[in-house]
Amino acid sequence: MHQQPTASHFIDGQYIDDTAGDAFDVLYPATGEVIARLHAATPAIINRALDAARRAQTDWAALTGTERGRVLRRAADIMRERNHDLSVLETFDTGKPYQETSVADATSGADALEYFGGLAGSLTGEHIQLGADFVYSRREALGVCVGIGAWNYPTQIACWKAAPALACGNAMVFKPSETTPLSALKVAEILNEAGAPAGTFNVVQGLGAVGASLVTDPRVDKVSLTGSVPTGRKVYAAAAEGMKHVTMELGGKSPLVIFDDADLENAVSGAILGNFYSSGQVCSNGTRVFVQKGIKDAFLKRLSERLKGVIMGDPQDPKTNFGPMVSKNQRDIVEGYIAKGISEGAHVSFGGKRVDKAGFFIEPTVFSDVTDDMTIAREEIFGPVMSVLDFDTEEEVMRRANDTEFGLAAGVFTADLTRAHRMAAGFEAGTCYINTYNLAPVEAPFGGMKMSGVGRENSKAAIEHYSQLKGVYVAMTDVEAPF
Ligand SMILES: NC(=O)c1ccc[n+]([C@@H]2O[C@H](COP(=O)([O-])OP(=O)(O)OC[C@H]3O[C@@H](n4cnc5c(N)ncnc54)[C@H](O)[C@@H]3O)[C@@H](O)[C@H]2O)c1
Ligand SMILES: O=CCc1c[nH]cn1
Repeated sequence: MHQQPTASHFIDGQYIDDTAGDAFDVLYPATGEVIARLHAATPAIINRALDAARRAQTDWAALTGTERGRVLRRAADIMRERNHDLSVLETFDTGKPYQETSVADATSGADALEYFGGLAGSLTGEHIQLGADFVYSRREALGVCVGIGAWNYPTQIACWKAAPALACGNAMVFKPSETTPLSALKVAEILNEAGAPAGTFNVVQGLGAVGASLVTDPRVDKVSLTGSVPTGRKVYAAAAEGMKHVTMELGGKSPLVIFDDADLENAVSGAILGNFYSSGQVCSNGTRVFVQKGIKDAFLKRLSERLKGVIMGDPQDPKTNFGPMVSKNQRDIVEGYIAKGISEGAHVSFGGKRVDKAGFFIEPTVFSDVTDDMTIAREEIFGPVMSVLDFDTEEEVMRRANDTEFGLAAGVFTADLTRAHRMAAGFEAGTCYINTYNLAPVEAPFGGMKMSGVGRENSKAAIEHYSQLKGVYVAMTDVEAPF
């Protein structure tokens, strides 16, 4: 049960602690037991991490892309070899069932390291001929990047940021969520073992204040945050003060639209994946499930039948498929939303209660008869609470789906592919799905529109966000000047 790491931080190729930093406990969400005690970074630790990153970055960027890529691909291999141990740790850190962590966390991190490791050697500028003269562009690193993580996918978030950053020749200082601080240290260990020079990837622990002091530091060139919209607003504003590059991967309240002609079983599966995977703690979840009136009763009936297949228990047991909320605080937030849904007149058609056992468990919950103005249909809950709303026409549902400040994801289930593409084009969301939901392969761009974010993670698009172009004009003739 004890998961105490060697020390709180990983800086310049080694574990480091400074017990002068405020102590904070890490709890196993399935039991509430303390599994580790860490210390938040003091200003001296933050300073050391940023200095190490600054120093390491120049030499790292001077390697060829192929050399950098080799390190990342080696790290991907190590990560895959250690998948079992990393998954056990991720389950202790987050409470997500091992059944999930063993296929979706370190494996997703390894995919990112492998993919961006493969791209690193292919990063190029352009040649633009201008008569005899020409311009060439150089794709250069940004410098020192800061990554700040949320608690739902700690390994994945660290790797989705580290892999493109390092591929482009940057160094990174990463601050995990204080709720799930353990896995990022393993990512640092693995990168170090794979040959990343000391200082290229550093981890410092702490709460929001540590993140805030990283964001404003003049040694930092880019900030990539995964977190909530309120935090994103603050971090984006602070980064803008220093004219730093940003990636903002923020929250959502995404629509999932199910037409009468959809394959019912697939639509129910999509709604389950889009609401109850990771006990609902996924940013892109399709929590506003719009069901066309003709299929609504059949959908709700089948959904309730399928939810009886939930196995809630010890998340380390491979049979368990539904874990607790990450923390008591998150469970209390979700319970508050369930109470609000009931008081505003929505009908609980499944679940709705806290589970009477140790840990922070809450039942998968389905509300039907939800209307657009209800709090549960407007605010991100980040828990296992699905709102089912009904609709008549495509035009109506398109308007209602987009009637939100968020724009992270959206999905549609229909047999009419023309309509499916029309819907995908009309959704105001950065990540859209047709006849599936919530897949996030590294090859595809991932990120949000509107308040859900700025920039994209994964895919070749991420390279744009971790590098900058320099144009070099080359004259081949004498210089003409007016005087
Ligand atoms: N779009 C995505 O890819 C994505 C992925 C996962 C989670 N999320 C979102 O993350 C949220 C849940 O995670 P959370 O509760 O950890 O989010 P949060 O916003 O509370 O915290 C995120 C991180 O920011 C840090 N932080 C807080 N205040 C800060 C400040 N002023 N300056 C710098 N750093 C600060 C926190 O310590 C934490 O590491 C949800 O809204 C979810 O949708 C988005
Ligand atoms: O939590 C957000 C990122 C994500 C989506 N699907 C898997 N991971």
